[in-house]
Amino acid sequence: MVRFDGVWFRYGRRTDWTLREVEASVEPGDTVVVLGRNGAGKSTLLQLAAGVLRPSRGLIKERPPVVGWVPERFPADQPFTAGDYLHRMAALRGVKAGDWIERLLLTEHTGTRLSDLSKGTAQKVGLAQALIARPGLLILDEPWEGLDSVARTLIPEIVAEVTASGGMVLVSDHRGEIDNLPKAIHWQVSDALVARAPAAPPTGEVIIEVKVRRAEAPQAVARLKAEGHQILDVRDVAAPQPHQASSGPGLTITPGASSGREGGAGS
Ligand SMILES: Nc1ncnc2c1ncn2[C@@H]1O[C@H](COP(=O)(O)OP(=O)(O)OP(=O)(O)O)[C@@H](O)[C@H]1O
Repeated sequence: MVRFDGVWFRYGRRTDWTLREVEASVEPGDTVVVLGRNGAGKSTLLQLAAGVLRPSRGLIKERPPVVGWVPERFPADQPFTAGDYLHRMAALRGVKAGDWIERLLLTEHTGTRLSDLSKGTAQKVGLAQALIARPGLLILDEPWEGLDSVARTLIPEIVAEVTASGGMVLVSDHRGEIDNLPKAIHWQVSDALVARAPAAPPTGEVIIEVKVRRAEAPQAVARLKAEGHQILDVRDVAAPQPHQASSGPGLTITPGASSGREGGAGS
């Protein structure tokens, strides 16, 4: 388990508290989804759990020995290739990186310098380094940002594997994708306080990603809206991703319906 025992945190001695009186715990096998508007303090809470930040007051207790932390942005300004970096990280932990390099489809990028990787590939390197030694606590800060659709489907799988073996997962999520996981607990960060939020009721809704030609995107969006669907995202697809069926450059539209998250996570 990981326990926040009367945790307070602020970034400077004279600044307002970012988090106050946090009393919360994560049990083995739990997935905790951290919700809150932009700037509410989600990343701060995750970094405290990871041990990257130390509480100004209070303690984080019973943190397991192996913690995997995937920051919102992988720090790619390091003088290694992706392969070098992952093999070194694995060696430090006395394990091999090969399985995760393959599973996250990083094999073709191992010779690329970290600073030359695309944002999504750098995120996958960040994910791989957090997983090479099986973490007792896995911390994912907005893990879907920048990931291609193949890698995005892996996240719920990975979360389920960690929790199935008694590990714990803390994840901040504003796209509602973690709803695919059963039994996720929700924490709401608001006004510097952390409260357990009621589980969102099942909505009976799904998210479908549709790829269209760029020029046809406005019409497609309008048609979907007219049919009563909600547009969650429109993304430029500059080049087809490997392992993805593709008919060339276009836009990916994610039409869905409200997932009942109004007032929920920001960012
Ligand atoms: N290193 C820092 N120094 C000073 N203030 C910071 C620092 N990092 C974050 N903050 C501030 O602390 C508050 C909480 O930030 P945090 O990144 O935890 O929020 P968040 O909920 O994760 O936001 P987002 O959804 O935008 O990522 C914000 O007001 C932010 O500006």
